[in-house]
Amino acid sequence: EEEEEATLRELRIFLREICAKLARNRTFYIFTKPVDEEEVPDYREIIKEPMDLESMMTKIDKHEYECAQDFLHDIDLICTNALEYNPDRNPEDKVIRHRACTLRDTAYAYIKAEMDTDFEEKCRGIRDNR
Ligand SMILES: CC(=O)c1csc(NC(=O)C2C[NH2+]C2)n1
Repeated sequence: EEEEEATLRELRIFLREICAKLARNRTFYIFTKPVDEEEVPDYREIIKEPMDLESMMTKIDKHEYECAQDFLHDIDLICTNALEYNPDRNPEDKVIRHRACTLRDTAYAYIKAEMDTDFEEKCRGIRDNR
């Protein structure tokens, strides 16, 4: 109903700010846009469900997140994709894995610090009853 729509509007505003803040951090630059197939031709042979921060911003605007947990699920996907595509001991892979883990931990920390648990519970109720 209308109160639920007001709650989801507030969630979208909150998630946009979190997403923008992550995308502004140069450490996470590699995760801000979809991997270019021309530059990395084998990427989509290995990673079946690509995800990135720009795509997440679009999902927010298309009302595809109904609670912070759903948003964090896509953050986790960005992270696990990077760990899977960059498994080797060489320094380049290690740096990308470290950045992926830092993205995940930073996103969880921002949401824990800035999101009211009652608000998230209300959002979960809306999601679970739809
Ligand atoms: C987004 C992402 O995880 C990504 C983009 S390029 C890349 N890895 C490399 O280009 C090489 C380092 N070993 C392969 N990882």
